[in-house]
Amino acid sequence: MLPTFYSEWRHVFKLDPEREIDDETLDALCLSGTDAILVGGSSGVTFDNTVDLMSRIRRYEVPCAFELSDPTCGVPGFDGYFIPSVLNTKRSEWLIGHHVDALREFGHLMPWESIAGEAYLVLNPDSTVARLTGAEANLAPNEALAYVQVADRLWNVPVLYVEYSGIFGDMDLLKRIKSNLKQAHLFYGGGIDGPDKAEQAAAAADTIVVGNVIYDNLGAALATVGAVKPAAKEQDHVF
Ligand SMILES: CC(C)=CCC/C(C)=C/CC/C(C)=C/CC/C(C)=C/CC/C(C)=C/CC/C(C)=C/CC/C(C)=C/COP(=O)(O)OP(=O)(O)O
Ligand SMILES: O=P(O)(O)OC[C@@H](O)CO
Ligand SMILES: [Mg+2]
Repeated sequence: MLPTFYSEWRHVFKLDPEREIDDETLDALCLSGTDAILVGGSSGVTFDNTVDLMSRIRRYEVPCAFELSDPTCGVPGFDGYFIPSVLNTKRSEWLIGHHVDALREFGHLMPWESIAGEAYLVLNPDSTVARLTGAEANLAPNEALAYVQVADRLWNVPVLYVEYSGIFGDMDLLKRIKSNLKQAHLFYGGGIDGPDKAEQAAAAADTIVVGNVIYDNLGAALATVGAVKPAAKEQDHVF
């Protein structure tokens, strides 16, 4: 059986271990009604800063998962793990090479029952992740859909992650991607900076990921939860 710890998630906050976050902010995020906290970043993630953040999130009941993008950061204790690969790069180490190297060393230690592969389609050429991986992010819609079909139909990836990190993406394309998917769970992340964009993205994706706005405007970040999860919105009125 493939792990499905994420299958009911509609809304996720992504926290970067490299960035400072105070206790009050973390408290608000963890009690917000979000479905999960996802820990991950494309640079500056270390074993120590990941342990530190995980142990602080672990004080709360909210599920907590880790995007493992560095083989030296295999921190145990998360509810689930994602291992990303970038589809639209010609630098094969980011698609498969680093993974093979890591598994050659750590394959015998893998908690496979709680690990899901994540196929990234990187669509913002100015993002850290695009620069790091050499992603060819300026894709025409038919090229984007071709990558999606390879991932979903040929490779049966569990999760397709449409990544616009830093900017709000093309929602028409996102809808076309969703309607092309046969089996993959669709994550969308990028530029969700308040309830309106959260609602738009959630109309197309299975799960929306809210990242940078947490650090820029906490109130707007928290408002994205209620836009996607009506139960959390009702709670807002109670307190
Ligand atoms: C406990 C446990 C699991 C133990 C197992 C032992 C172990 C350590 C096994 C390693 C297994 C393994 C296969 C590891 C992965 C190896 C690896 C290096 C794979 C490459 C991953 C990859 C494609 C990385 C590129 C970057 C990326 C896609 C990161 C994902 C997260 C992301 C995009 C965050 C956004 O970044 P951010 O910094 O926020 O960006 P902005 O600046 O734009 O905001
Ligand atoms: O930081 P933002 O732009 O919200 O993007 C979220 C996430 O997709 C980043 O990996
Ligand atoms: Mg970020």
